[in-house]
Amino acid sequence: MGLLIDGTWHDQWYDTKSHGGAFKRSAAQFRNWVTADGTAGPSGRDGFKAESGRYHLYVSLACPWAHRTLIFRQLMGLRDHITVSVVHPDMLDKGWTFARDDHGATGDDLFAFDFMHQVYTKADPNYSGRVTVPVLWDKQQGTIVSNESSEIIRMFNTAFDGITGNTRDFWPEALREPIEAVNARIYDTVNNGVYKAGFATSQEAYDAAVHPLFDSLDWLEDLLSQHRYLLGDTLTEADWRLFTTLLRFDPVYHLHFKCNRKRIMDYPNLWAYTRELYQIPGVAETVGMDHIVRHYHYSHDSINPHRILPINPEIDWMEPHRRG
Ligand SMILES: N[C@@H](CCC(=O)N[C@@H](CS)C(=O)NCC(=O)O)C(=O)O
Repeated sequence: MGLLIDGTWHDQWYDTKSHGGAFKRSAAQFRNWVTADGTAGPSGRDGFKAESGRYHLYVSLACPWAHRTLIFRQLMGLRDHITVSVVHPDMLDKGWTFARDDHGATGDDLFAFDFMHQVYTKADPNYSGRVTVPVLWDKQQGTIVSNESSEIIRMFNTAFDGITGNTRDFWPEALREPIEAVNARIYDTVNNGVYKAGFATSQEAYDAAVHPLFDSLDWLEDLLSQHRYLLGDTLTEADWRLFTTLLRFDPVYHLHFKCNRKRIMDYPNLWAYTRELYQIPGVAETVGMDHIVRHYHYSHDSINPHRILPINPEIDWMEPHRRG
C-alpha cells in the first residue's frame, strides 16, 4: 500500500493519525469524460469521443468501486468495445500489481507493466496521489480519462449508445435528483462507511462510522420492504452502487472491517434484493469472489497480521429471491 509523490512510489499506509484515527478518502484526480461526440463533460477537457476499441479499463475484481464499472460495461453491451485488464488481488508494498493468477488476474494487456503505478506515471510522469482502480485509459491519446468510478458509470450509461444500440438507462433524467439524495447517504454511511469502520485506528472513529452504517442498513431494509428498488420500480445506478457493497458485506466487511452487528443475510429484504441483482443476467460474471475474499484479508496486514483467510458463511447467491 502506498502512493506516488512527484512520480516516485512511496510505500505508506493511510494517514489516520492526523484525523483522530479516522480514514479520509482522497478525491480522484483524473476527471475527464468520454462523450458521444467528444465534447467536454461536466469536468475536465474535451477530446474523448466514444469509439469502439479506443478505451481500456483497469480494474480489481476485489474492489467495489471498480466492480460498478464492470457491471455497467456488461449491462450496457460494452464488452466488445472496451477492453479490460484485471490486477492481482494482493495489494502489498508496491500497490496494485499485474502479477497473474489462476482466478482472473490478467496482467497488463496494454503495456506489460508490472505495477499499476506505472500506468499513472505513463499518463503523468509527475503524478502525486494514490494509485487507485478503476482507471479508464484512452489508447489514442495515451492517457487516463478518469479514475472516478461514479463518473465512469455515467459515461458507460449513455455515451456509447450510438455504437451499441443500448436502450437501458440507469440514470434517467426524471430520477436524477432523488438518485443523488439516496447516493449521498449510501456513499457516506455504507459504501465508504464500511471502510471508515474498518480502517479506523481509534474507538471514536470506529463508533462514528459503524452506528450510521447500521442505521442506514435499517433504513434500506425498510425502504426495500416498500419498493422493489431504491427509487421505486425502476432499477437505477443507485442500486448498482449499493449492490457492490452488499455483495462484499458478509464475506468481508462483517468480520474484517468489524461491521458485525448483523449480516446482510439477517435482513430479509436486503438479502433478497442482493440476490435479485446478482441474478440479473450478466451480473454474476462480473463477480470475482476469490479475489474479494483474498484481497482484503491478505492485503491489509495491519488489520489481519497473519493474513489468514477466514472460512466464511456459506452463501447461496442463486437462491430464488421472490421479489417483484
Ligand atoms: N474514488 C475512487 C476510489 C477508488 C478506490 O479507492 N479504489 C481502491 C480499491 S477498492 C484503491 O485502488 N485503493 C488503493 C489506495 O488507496 O492506495 C472511485 O470510486 O473510483
